[in-house]
Amino acid sequence: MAALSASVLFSSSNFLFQGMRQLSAKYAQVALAGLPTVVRIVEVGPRDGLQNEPDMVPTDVKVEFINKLADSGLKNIEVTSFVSPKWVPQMSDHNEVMSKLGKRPGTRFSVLTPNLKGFESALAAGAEEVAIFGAASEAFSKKNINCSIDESLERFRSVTEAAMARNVLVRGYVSCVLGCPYEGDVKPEKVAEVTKKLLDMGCYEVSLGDTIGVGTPGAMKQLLTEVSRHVPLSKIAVHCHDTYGQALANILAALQMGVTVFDSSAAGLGGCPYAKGASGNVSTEDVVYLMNGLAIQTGIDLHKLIEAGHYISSALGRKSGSKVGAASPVKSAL
Ligand SMILES: CC(C)(COP(=O)([O-])OP(=O)([O-])OC[C@H]1O[C@@H](n2cnc3c(N)ncnc32)[C@H](O)[C@@H]1OP(=O)([O-])[O-])[C@@H](O)C(=O)NCCC(=O)NCCSC(=O)C[C@@](C)(O)CC(=O)[O-]
Repeated sequence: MAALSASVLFSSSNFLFQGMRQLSAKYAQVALAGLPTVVRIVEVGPRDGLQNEPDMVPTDVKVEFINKLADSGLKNIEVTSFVSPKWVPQMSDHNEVMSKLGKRPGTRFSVLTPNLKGFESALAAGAEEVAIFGAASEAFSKKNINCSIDESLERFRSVTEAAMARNVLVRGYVSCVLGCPYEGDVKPEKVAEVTKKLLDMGCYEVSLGDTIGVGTPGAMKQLLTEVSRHVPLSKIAVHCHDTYGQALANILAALQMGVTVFDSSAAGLGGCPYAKGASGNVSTEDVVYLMNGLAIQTGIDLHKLIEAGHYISSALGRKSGSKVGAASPVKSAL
């Protein structure tokens, strides 16, 4: 772990101010007809981004990272998982992360819960939102959560019932929506079926995960067309990994279809431990830059976000995986 004290150097406010001007005013903002004017970004870096890190990231680093993300204006941040520590050791400090974070008015910290046991622990730790995570591929479901899709939906039903009884919000995920590392192609009809079941059991929104980042805009549009036959796209988020460099193009395609919620990871961190070869999520900095350029509001301060991305990259001892982070006048120490 690189020394944090030497992490991110924003030497003077003057430098920051110049950088801010360059990023906000140098390039034109051009709205495109038919696109929304506001989107919501769900930051998944502290969970999806860090869950695959081989060395244990210190809890205090995670907490500092999350606080920096919240300071940038992100209102929805997925902060940890209440999963088996044998399956995902990196998330085993979930209780400490939750207690050190505490509550932050106006910001929702959500956590992953695969079953009732995870939900009860999350509740005890003070979670106000949980996410259940299923898949559209049987093989991936088995590898990731050790049960079939139908069995997973039964477990999730217990979680949503318990959550609704306690006024806890539940978000749903469907993984492998554009391809599976074990089964290859995944049918849009299967994605739509699992999505509808998650919404019917009480999820307020379902995020469609291109877990291994194989999708292209045509496939994304085909998928959303099918999904929209069964559920309104106002209930859908997209969660693109950037393995093949298609994530931003896929997000633009989803925007054009009417999706307004996007998951991303600061510094492009990430990868699922049970999806071999999958790279990180699309970087939040790149998504915010795209939205800024399209005159779409995110409520996020890009400079503070870049700072958060550099902070965690420095802590991990590597360069930011964000193109915008790397190009920005706000520099990291690396
Ligand atoms: C679901 C299980 C637990 C089933 O795992 P299992 O082994 O089948 O569970 P089990 O019910 O047989 O229990 C086995 C042991 O795990 C314990 N256990 C059982 N449940 C929990 C829990 N909640 N928290 C803590 N411990 C738990 C349980 O108490 C027992 O402990 P033991 O008696 O052996 O000491 C396991 O497969 C698991 O934890 N999987 C999590 C995998 C994971 O986190 N994957 C990454 C997240 S998904 C993702 O990244 C994709 C996404 C969301 O980002 C979207 C996308 O990109 O597509």
